[in-house]
Amino acid sequence: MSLNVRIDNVSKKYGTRTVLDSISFSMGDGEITALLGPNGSGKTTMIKMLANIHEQSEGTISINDENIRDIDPVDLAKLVGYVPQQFLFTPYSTVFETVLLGRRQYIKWAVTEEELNRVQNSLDALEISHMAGNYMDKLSGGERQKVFIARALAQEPELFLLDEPTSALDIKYQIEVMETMRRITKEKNKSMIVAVHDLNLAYKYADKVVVLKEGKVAAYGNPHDVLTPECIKSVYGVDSFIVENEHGRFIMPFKAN
Ligand SMILES: Nc1ncnc2c1ncn2[C@@H]1O[C@H](COP(=O)(O)OP(=O)(O)OP(=O)(O)O)[C@@H](O)[C@H]1O
Repeated sequence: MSLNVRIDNVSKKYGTRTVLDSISFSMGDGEITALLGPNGSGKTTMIKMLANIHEQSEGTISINDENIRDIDPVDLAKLVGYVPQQFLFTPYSTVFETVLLGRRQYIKWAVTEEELNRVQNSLDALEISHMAGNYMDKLSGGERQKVFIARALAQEPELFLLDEPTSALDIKYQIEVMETMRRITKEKNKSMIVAVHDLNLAYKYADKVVVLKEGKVAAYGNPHDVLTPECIKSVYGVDSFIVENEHGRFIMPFKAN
């Protein structure tokens, strides 16, 4: 399925305070867009509007030319797989049940063999099948994060919305999760919008970056063109330099005296 996501002049106010101001960007099939920006710059707010959890105050968000506000919730659940920054879960449900429920809160008929396979494949992709029967409240923060990524995978959506999906993961799993998500996005022609703090993850895995500063788009485009020391200085107020070697291109931030 072909997917086109458009964010046109979207603003969001909480009360009288504007936290996002005239945001516009778009993305197509197989694209990974990283949302970057300092704490409080509006990344989670943007993702929640894309997941149709918060309503924008102005502007439109459309998927395949249809306003997401007009898309039936059952259809939207098939289109969008959302991994929140903070997870809500039922403590006495198992990992397997939690991953299965991602889709089944919208679909109320008997579990099919295909659904069970989809759950198992997602658990395998995140290397957590050995914990399928474990209770959610007995997992570590990083293990829970992997369960919720597996849940989004099991939904087989067209668009993944991931809000800081690697924040609780050790460096090995940060790389593995991003590799897995990138592989699935590219192989299956899905799209992904991911909020991250790690500029190097954005550098390595995103096709485009949207850099937010105080609710506005400070920079937008290819990460290699956009994430320059000048941009990082103006958005985060820290100095940085770029290292390039056979493993790739890396941003090294530091605080100048
Ligand atoms: N429900 C809410 N009511 C009022 N203000 C809110 C609400 N949610 C977020 N905000 C404010 O909106 C601004 C943007 O918050 P948001 O969570 O989108 O930022 P963020 O870029 O995701 O931050 P972080 O990197 O710290 O997760 C912040 O100043 C925050 O205090």
